[in-house]
Amino acid sequence: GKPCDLTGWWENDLGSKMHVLEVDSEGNFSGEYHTAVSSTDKPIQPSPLVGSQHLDKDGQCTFGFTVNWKKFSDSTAVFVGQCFSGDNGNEVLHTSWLLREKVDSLTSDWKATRTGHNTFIRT
Ligand SMILES: CN1C(=O)N(C)[C@H]2CS[C@@H](CCCCC(=O)O)[C@H]21
Repeated sequence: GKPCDLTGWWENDLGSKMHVLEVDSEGNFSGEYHTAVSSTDKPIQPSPLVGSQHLDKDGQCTFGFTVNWKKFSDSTAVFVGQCFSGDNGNEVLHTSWLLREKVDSLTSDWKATRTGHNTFIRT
């Protein structure tokens, strides 16, 4: 299939949206993550993301990116995943993520990292 280019708008199963700006010749990209849910009670704002993808020709590239929730939370999320192109040409991103919340003391360090997985499709 044609190479998987992450540029564009994606939505995941939580209803969060991700906008990837252009992917450069090294596979590096930046964008914004528009989260649908949050554990903070501050108003949610779009948050910057930076990442890198492989530029395989088969359209099934792996990638990773980091979201800094700097606008409303002290947390950071990292995602890793792979792009799959379905037979009908539709692309789906299968990802795993780690969300690290800032905690007040070392004694709370054990409970500061959440993990999960979800999929994104193009909006
Ligand atoms: C909405 N989300 C989403 O689309 N995820 C894949 C997971 C991993 S990042 C988290 C949102 C964190 C928001 C900032 C915070 O509450 O600390 C959750």
